[in-house]
Amino acid sequence: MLQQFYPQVPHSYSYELNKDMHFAAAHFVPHESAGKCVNVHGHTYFVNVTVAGDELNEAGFLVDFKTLKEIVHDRYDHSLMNDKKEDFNDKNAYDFPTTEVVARKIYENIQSYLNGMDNKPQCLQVLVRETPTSYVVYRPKNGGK
Ligand SMILES: Nc1nc2c(c(=O)[nH]1)N=C([C@H](O)[C@H](O)COP(=O)(O)OP(=O)(O)OP(=O)(O)O)CN2
Ligand SMILES: [Zn+2]
Repeated sequence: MLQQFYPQVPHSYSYELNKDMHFAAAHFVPHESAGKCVNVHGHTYFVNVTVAGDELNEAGFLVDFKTLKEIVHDRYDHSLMNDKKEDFNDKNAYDFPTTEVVARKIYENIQSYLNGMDNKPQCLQVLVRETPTSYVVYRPKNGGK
């Protein structure tokens, strides 16, 4: 779906899965230094999530592709991201809905779900493309460990 090559993340896990998804959302960056992005505007966000592990679950999955989509799409699709107060606020730059922060929040929400799985997969990388010319890759330090 994403019309690009994905950056690879080095690891030694036996299994790696990648899930592409997209969602439509509006946002604004609540700081004067954000220029025109201080105004509400919308994007179709394209997301690629990389999950890896050594063990599969009872279904033979690292994690269900469908669940990964639900964690992201159900949360943000057709939303004003600034209203998603569980993820974003207007006080702290690390919680503004910039591409960087959106990528990190997606990582945090996915890893929180994965932590509840017996086979303990790890989210190693989240790529968020906000425009045809702009994307961010978030990788947790030390592979999230
Ligand atoms: N580091 C970041 N810079 C910018 C962000 C961001 O999240 N992180 N966001 C914006 C705006 O929200 C905007 O949506 C994207 O800006 P930009 O890529 O500049 O979009 P353009 O279509 O104007 O870019 P072109 O180069 O003309 O394609 C701004 N910066
Ligand atoms: Zn924007």
